[in-house]
Amino acid sequence: MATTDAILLSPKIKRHKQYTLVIPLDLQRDRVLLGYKLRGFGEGKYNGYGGKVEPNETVIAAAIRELHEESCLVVEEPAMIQRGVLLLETVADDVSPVLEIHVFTVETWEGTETATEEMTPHWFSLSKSLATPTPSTSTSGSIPPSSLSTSSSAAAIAPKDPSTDGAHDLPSIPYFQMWEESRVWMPQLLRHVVSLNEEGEEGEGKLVDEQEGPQSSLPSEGSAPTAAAVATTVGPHDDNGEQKPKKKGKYFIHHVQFVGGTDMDAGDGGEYSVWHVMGPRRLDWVDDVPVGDWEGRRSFGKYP
Ligand SMILES: Nc1[nH]c(=O)nc2c1ncn2[C@H]1C[C@H](O)[C@@H](COP(=O)(O)OP(=O)(O)OP(=O)(O)O)O1
Repeated sequence: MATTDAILLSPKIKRHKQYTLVIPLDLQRDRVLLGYKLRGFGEGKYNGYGGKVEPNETVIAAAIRELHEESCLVVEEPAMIQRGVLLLETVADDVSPVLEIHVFTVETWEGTETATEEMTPHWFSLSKSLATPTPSTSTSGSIPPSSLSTSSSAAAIAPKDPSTDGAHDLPSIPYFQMWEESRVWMPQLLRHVVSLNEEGEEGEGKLVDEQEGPQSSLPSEGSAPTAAAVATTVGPHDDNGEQKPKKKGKYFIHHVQFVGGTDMDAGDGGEYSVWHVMGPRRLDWVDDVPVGDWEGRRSFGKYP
């Protein structure tokens, strides 16, 4: 089992920024909501919803706020499921900023996903997005946002009939139009969530296929649950038919170095332009959400 000791940030890090990323999952209709970013950091990419954690704001409050600002969805804190953290750094220069992006999923919310100035909402098939993509299995060409589903139907509070909602027509997540490392962690996270739902309350999610060093435990690439299994996943129910709280399972830590050069003409002193060529990376699954400050810890020294 990995421990947080293995996930230590580089001592050269001088700046450190916290961000949030929220992925709404409509399990009953087998679909995932992403936004197409219209401006700023990540413009032209699909991603979950999120942004910077403001001073004196908790990560979870920031996640709820950003989700609402960018999609108009309203989520209460208990519905936020903390799933992992992306630790992103660059070797481009000595003032590498580290982004610490806290990833959440939500399965219930209020309101309707709505286009905002920052993001256009698009639904994708969950079951088609479980396999780790390769350029040949993915849509490597651009999917124009206009050709994707921007269903404005309300989300998954009430049970719905998956046979009537056209969810099976939705495309896979366009991983090659996302941040590069998303294609590594996101399918694994989606498989983990699906397996948790399949196993019910007692399940811990199938984390199989030891890979990437002795401390990693990854959901198997290519062992995606079937579409039928996904489409029927609902949370466990007690004897009265009430839905029980879902088991949250493990928590991932994906640590990635980006190796692109810094373009000082880009915004904010060039820092944004470096996040485009993925270098060494490591993904671990741990039992608990790591607490505390990542600042000043070492990173790739211990990596295989
Ligand atoms: N490599 C990466 N992989 C990933 O999955 N998400 C990333 C990423 N790099 C950035 N993000 C996410 C984190 C966050 O959700 C979003 C960037 O947030 P923004 O810059 O849009 O923040 P804000 O909405 O606070 O900014 P403003 O436009 O100043 O309001 O992109």
